[in-house]
Amino acid sequence: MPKKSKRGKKKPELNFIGGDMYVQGEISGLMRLGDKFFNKDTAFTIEERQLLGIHGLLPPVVRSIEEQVELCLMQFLEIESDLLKFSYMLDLLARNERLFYKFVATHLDKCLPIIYTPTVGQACLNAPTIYEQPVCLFITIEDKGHVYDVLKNWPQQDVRVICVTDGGRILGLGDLGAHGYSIPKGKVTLYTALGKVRPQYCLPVCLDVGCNKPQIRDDPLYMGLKRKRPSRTEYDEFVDEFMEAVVSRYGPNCLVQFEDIGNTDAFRLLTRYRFKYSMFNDDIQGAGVIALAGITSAVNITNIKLEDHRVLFQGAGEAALGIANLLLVALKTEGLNDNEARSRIWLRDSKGLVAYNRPQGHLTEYKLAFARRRLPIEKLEDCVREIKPTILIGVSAQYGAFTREVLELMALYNKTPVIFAMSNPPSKAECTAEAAFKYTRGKCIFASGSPSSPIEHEGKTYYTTQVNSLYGFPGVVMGATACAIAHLPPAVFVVASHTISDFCTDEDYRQYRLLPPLSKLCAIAFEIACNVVEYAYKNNLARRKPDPTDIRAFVKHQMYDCNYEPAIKTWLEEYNK
Ligand SMILES: NC(=O)C1=CN([C@@H]2O[C@H](COP(=O)(O)OP(=O)(O)OC[C@H]3O[C@@H](n4cnc5c(N)ncnc54)[C@H](OP(=O)(O)O)[C@@H]3O)[C@@H](O)[C@H]2O)C=CC1
Ligand SMILES: CC(=O)C(=O)O
Ligand SMILES: [Mg+2]
Repeated sequence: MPKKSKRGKKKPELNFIGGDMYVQGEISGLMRLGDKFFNKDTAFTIEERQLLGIHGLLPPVVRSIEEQVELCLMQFLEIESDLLKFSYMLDLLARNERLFYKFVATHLDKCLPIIYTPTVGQACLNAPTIYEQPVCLFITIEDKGHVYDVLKNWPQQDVRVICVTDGGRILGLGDLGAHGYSIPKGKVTLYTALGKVRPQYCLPVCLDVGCNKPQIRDDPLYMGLKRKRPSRTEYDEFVDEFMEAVVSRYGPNCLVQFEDIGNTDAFRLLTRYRFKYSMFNDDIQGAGVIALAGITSAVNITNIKLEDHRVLFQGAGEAALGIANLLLVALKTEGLNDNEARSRIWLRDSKGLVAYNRPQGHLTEYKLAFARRRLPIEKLEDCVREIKPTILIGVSAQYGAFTREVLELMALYNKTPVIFAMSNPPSKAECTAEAAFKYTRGKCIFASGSPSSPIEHEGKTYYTTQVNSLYGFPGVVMGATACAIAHLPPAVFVVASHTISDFCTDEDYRQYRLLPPLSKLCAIAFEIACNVVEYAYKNNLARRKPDPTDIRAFVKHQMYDCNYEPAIKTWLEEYNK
């Protein structure tokens, strides 16, 4: 009986003829071409094609992976619609995994806006028309009691990181239920493309607990469970079962990234799990990492010390509180006490300024920690007039909330106002780059959650920055999985944020760019990973033993290489695992 590998396939028989090795058995040439892990398309050499029995199944040309990447680019650029480009990328990933990652790594600037924000948001809104192949594991609330069995159906056994959503708050688009599955898929793709986590270690999960938006749920094309979200108790029991099943199936070292979960569930789950499991919430903690890096650059550009800035948040949800809490850590590191640090931060939610004695709008414990003792202020314009913020951060998913008046006031009070419109996708951004530069008369430093091009205003070019958690989480995931971190304390996110800041150059600052260019994302992820590993070993949080003597080599050794290997070698190594 041929031995079964971990991938559940039968080990091929090997024969040696005249010193040459070839593979025979039940694995056909077509199967070799049809497996995304092994497939090289036209990069199979003639010798490999003969040895593997696929000679004749490909055109005679033999291409290098670099040539294949350039062909991919030609095909990609031919496609006009972003959504079709998204489908093209999914198809490429399903056909030839290494070529996909090589293409993304080579053309990050073109691929990121497609596989990640903003197109991934469009993909969620059009989920039924683009879903073709399994890209994510769906576990529904009806699987309660059997979650482990569903997890077992995922073909990879050595999963080291899971990105999970329940579709509750997909970007700023709200509750999309099961149609949010492309978000964890997009995030795990970046674990590999940027963080170089091996793709077989990554699992995207959509927990389908229903959807509270009737217009989504009642659409005949809706792909999820046609029911409302469950009670809090039922929800918690289900997610608890999921976390326990993850540990049973993949061990306690498996990292779980929570993504785009609705506000109250997100905070509750983070509080419940943060010291029990290896987990984090990207919308809370990841938003903090990148915004703090952006603020650090703003401090350097404006020459105003951090403690002298006044930061007003439009939005008091996951991202706002994640950023505010990390900012507190930074302010305290500068020597401020807790009260002094909090006094630099103001939050405004859907009911107005977060203040103790306002007549409406329940304050959660998380908001209360930043509530002001003062008369309520409702409108954003009035908050700006009263507070005169130096930095205005939009994380409310309210398109156009930074009105002309708000932006003009920011320019009135500041020599260099700092404007972050972090909400995604662009249809939910607080303002556009055009509006920011126009109404501040070119004075501002501008950043947005989704990419935006440089702006020409009155004959001058103004640069923008994409302030998005994608700068942080791939490196955090690589580092955390490399050393098998037990849990992720706030210091890990401070480490990640500082690492990003260290990549900024004087030239970036001269151009009012708050973050390094996207072309440095892989290098940044590597440094974050090394620094997270170092932190984890120093603080007894790393479970992988023994401690590495050379951390950079330790991380490098675990990184995914998207270049092809000789087919026979890859084949045998995989089957012998
Ligand atoms: N660029 C990046 O890296 C990231 C961007 N984001 C983006 O940030 C946005 C918010 O995400 P998240 O914080 O997780 O969402 P939440 O739902 O947790 O928070 C949204 C917040 O916006 C507030 N809000 C809603 N309407 C208004 C209004 N008219 N005026 C003022 N505040 C309002 C809500 O108020 P109330 O509390 O009263 O309901 C709530 O506090 C999304 O678009 C998301 O895509 C998120 C994470 C990272
Ligand atoms: C960036 C991100 O995670 C979000 O917008 O939700
Ligand atoms: Mg998110």
